[in-house]
Amino acid sequence: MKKLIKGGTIVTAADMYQADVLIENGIVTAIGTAFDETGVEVISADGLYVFPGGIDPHTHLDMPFGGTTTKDDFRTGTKAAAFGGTTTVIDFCLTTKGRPLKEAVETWHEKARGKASIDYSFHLMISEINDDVLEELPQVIEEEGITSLKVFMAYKNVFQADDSTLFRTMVTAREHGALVMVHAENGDVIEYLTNEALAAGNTDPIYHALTRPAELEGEATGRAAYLTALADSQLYVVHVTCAEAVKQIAAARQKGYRVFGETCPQYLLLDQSYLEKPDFEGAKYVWSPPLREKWNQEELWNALKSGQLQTIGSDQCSFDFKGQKELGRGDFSKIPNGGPIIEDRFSLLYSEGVCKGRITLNQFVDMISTQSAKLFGLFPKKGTIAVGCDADIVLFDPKVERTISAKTHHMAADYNPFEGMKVTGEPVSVLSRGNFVVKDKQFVGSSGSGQFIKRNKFLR
Ligand SMILES: NC(=O)NCCC(=O)O
Ligand SMILES: [Zn+2]
Ligand SMILES: [Zn+2]
Repeated sequence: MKKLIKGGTIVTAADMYQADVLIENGIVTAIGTAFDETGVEVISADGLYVFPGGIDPHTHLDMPFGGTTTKDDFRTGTKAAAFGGTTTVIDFCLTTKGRPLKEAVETWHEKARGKASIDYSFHLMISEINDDVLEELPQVIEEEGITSLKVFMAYKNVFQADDSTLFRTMVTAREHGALVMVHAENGDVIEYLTNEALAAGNTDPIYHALTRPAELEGEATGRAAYLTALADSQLYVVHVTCAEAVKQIAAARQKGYRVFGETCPQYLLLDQSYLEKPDFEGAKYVWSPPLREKWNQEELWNALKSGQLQTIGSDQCSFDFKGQKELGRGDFSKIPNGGPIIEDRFSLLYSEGVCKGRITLNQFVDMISTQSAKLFGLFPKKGTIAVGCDADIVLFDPKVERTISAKTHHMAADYNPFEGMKVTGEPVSVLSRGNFVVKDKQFVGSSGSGQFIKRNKFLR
């Protein structure tokens, strides 16, 4: 049956206007007014914004990490994402040295299949470059539509790749139309500082931040940018946290390098002092790179506003406080890194960004959806509302107020890092390819209805 979203205000990265949206077979087929409503399901959007569905370019669902596995999997994670206004996630597929890439991709398909209630895609982690990888990689990019490759410059002896691997990934990405993503921190120096701190008996969560100073993020970001230029490739820096890294990205872009950056709500809104909370509560705020001194937040907002940073990812990587974060009691280096953010990414950016006058409504849509669609080969199928697009749509009440809490969130993790924070604005209903996933704040989707999306190559 056709659906008509009627009476709302459509907001895209470029426009804002009152019109109705006609949906047929999961696709937007017309935008206008005075449609014939015979045989059409009419959905009232009076007083609501009609946004393109959020695209979260950075999630870790069902991921083994830090001696445990993330609490949210594709079932709970995508359901929570939908409640929060996100209709597509791009998750990181981990690979194992010496094993075929396709085996890793199949493992990730198995994790998502039958569980995801919204659409999804994968980035592929590159941990080594050898003849086997070079033979397989073009097929993964072209046949699987996995057009972004992730290299970790940190997590020594776990995920970290060396500069040779990074550079050869960049060259391969240029040849085959992929976007290289980096976690930019100097893992070798972090290892040294961590060992020093632990040897001195400094084991509390705050030492996680103190052993990963901003200089090490700035240095790795600059190094990755220079290598990108040398390889004539393209780079996306994930979870940018600080002025040092922003400076490197802005300088690279000024030189005309193809360098892009993402930040996350936690870096815009929380700071290093949270790691000093008593009773080991600081462990809830352990991310890598770490939360920074508060003054960095304004630098990040300014970088978003001025276009030096393009996207907002959640870096969803959730662990319970009880039993998981607690693995690091007595040794901060054993605290699993990450937190539950997938559900609140959209509302936090709207409330703290738009409502507080830091960004415009169009910029909000650009950062939460459109830019990720463009950079990761989903546009114009996703990332906007126009004739021919997937009907991934969020009906958003801009006035309602609510308080974030683990008691009411839909993520599986037992805490919320934004507990008690009041936000303005909330998704009321969310459609994925024309089907309700959330209707009047109730989940009506089904696990397994989300589709794997093959993505286009990076457009230079
Ligand atoms: N960011 C973080 O602390 N956890 C997830 C893994 C990563 O993105 O580095
Ligand atoms: Zn990372
Ligand atoms: Zn991450």
